[in-house]
Amino acid sequence: MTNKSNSLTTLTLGYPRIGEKREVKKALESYWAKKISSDELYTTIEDIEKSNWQKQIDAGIDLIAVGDMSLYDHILDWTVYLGLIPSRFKSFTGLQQYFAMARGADGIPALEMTKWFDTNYHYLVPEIEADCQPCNNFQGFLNQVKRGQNILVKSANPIIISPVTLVALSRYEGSLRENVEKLLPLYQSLLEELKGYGITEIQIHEPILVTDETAEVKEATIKTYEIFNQVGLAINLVTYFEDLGNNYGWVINLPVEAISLDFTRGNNLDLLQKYGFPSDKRLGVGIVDARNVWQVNYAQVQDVLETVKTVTTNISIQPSASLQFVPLDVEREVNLPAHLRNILSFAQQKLIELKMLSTEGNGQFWQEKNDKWQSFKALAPHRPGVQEKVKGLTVEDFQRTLSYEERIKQQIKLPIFPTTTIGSFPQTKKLRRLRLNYKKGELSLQEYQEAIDKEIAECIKLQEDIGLDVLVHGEFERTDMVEFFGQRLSGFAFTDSGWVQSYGSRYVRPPIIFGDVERNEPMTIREFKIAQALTDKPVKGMLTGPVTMLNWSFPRADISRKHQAFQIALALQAEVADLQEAGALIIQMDEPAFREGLPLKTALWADYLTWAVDAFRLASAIALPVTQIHTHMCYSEFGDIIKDIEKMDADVISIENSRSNNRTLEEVTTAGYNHQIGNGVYDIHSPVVPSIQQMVKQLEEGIKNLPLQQIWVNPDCGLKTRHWNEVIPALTNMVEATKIIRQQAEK
Ligand code: MET
Ligand SMILES: [Zn+2]
Repeated sequence: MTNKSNSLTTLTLGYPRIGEKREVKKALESYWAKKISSDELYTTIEDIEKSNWQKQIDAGIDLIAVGDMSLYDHILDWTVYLGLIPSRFKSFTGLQQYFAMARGADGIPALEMTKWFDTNYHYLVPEIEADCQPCNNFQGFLNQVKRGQNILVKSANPIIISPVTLVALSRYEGSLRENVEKLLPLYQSLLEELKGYGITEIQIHEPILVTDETAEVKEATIKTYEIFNQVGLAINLVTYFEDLGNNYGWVINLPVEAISLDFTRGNNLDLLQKYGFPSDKRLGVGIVDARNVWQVNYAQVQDVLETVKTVTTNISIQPSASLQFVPLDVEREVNLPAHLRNILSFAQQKLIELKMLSTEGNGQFWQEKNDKWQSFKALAPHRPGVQEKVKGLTVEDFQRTLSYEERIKQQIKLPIFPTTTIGSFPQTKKLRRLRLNYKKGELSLQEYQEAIDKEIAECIKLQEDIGLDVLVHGEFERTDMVEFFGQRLSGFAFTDSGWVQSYGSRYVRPPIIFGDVERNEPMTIREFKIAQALTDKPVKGMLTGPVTMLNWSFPRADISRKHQAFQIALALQAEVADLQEAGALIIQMDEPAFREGLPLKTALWADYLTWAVDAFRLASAIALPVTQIHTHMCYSEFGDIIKDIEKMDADVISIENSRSNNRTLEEVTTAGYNHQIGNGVYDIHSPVVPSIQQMVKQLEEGIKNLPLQQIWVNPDCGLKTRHWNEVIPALTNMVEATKIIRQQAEK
């Protein structure tokens, strides 16, 4: 499809929905605090929606996504549009119900939250109860479409989350097909309604098709599009985040007008060349990377487009997915060095790139971009020796000198069920103010450090009083576990306003890895020494692992993620060596994002796991046999990757275990994990102080299948989001519970 000016159609799949100044977060928080009305909340949302559309109009986009705004989460929106309300929320109505599902209320737990495919965005998992009667509750969506049509007229391109993807991501009983079929009449009526509005085309988001193929999904999908086709509304079937894999052959023959594929990840280009593409359909070419912050590499993109055109010329140019995964506008990053800023592309810049790619004759535009890449390359990414070091690594670099069985004999002797914490202690208002004052230059470095040291001293004293066995310094000098290290390494950049939504009202500013990573100076030694000097108990050295550093950043695009992880690992290795030198007998390297990095297709897991495990080993293998290496993985399920976790060869791993009711521990033990395990006995995400009995029970359950010598006792994550008046009684109870368990064990 070509439009009047003989250019390719451009299309968007969603725009960032948080507002330029994080207006949605602020409005939500004010609404929850009962400071603004629901009308004011909606006004905020609609203003942002309007300004997002205006930006896309100004950029000249032909088909503009409508329906991407959300108060909290788009999957929750569709759950509510379809009336899929679990019974525990039925006593609520309207917004109260919506937020109860999102955040819980009156002791009623919220819907579970989980990662949206392999992004760092989290959605709320719908629960479709067996006797659930779905019902049409589309008004909110239809109003969005009407507002869109008023402004965008023919360009309005409503986004619909497919029933197949929605059900596949839900918790449900019975078969996928049954559940999808329950929803089809509702969708059908929605499509009829949209047709009546005079909508040109809709986009149906079907990302489930990029995961491992199953007969169930295939069957439900074919059925769904058969029904949708009867409505006679043009459909663009949209997939993203990976290629269609074995689904390609049948998906391209579904009765739809257009199919959108991601050409920035996976092998859709190969599939296209191998199996062709039907001439009666438009191919949506997702070529502008919606998941990373780099400008289009024109030569590369041209290559892809040329290849695509040898198969079909009926194409549209679009981002690879919704732009919600990148920040809004790079122009605001005045504090980034110009040579870096010049080659970054956030949502606003990506719109321009789309337009430029869709028309011919923009040679000068791309020449200028190319020049900027060149001057960046000349200035920034390369640090002498770093890439060479990675290339020169040998097997020994990944290997501790002694086996686990041999080295634990040399490691620190502790009572059975050693008690410890995961690292951070409460980050109080006072502490945040302190950091801000320092950042603004109102405090000297010395004054700042003195204040931090006072916090460390109090924290050590407190842990001794409570009777913990292995202490931590408290991480008071750290804002965030990735940012803190990134700021002390070369190759990481930080934005001022580069927020992206993590979930609901929580946004994060991922660092950007732009060049070779190297440690400039020791990062944690000063605080470790201060803490260790104050106590005879062992203090843990605390680091963030290489895989987590990488997975929570925007990676660079010119070298592999594996090599980036190895570079970070080498930087951490130097820190491990220094901590050891400074007297640390225990070093913890946190990897909460380790599992998150798993590819969407299981066939690709082995590759990721191999280098991710290697990166951890590379960072930690320098540890002497006497040094005990810990790792920490919260909110992870391990069943399917336990063998790989074992290969990380940490001496102790601490896991979440309280929310999953010992399931995580069970998984780990049934798999025969024989190193030590930190049993996360209480949920730090809850303000509730766990009782002694509760934790005794947790521990008793937990040790049924496990030798006592293997178990540590700790909370399930860091305590930085909690208040001191929650932390002190909780840890006191934890230590008491441990004493009881020890007495039982001695009998
Ligand atoms: N050491 C870190 C902390 O205690 C680990 C957090 S894992 C998300 O905060
Ligand atoms: Zn954690």
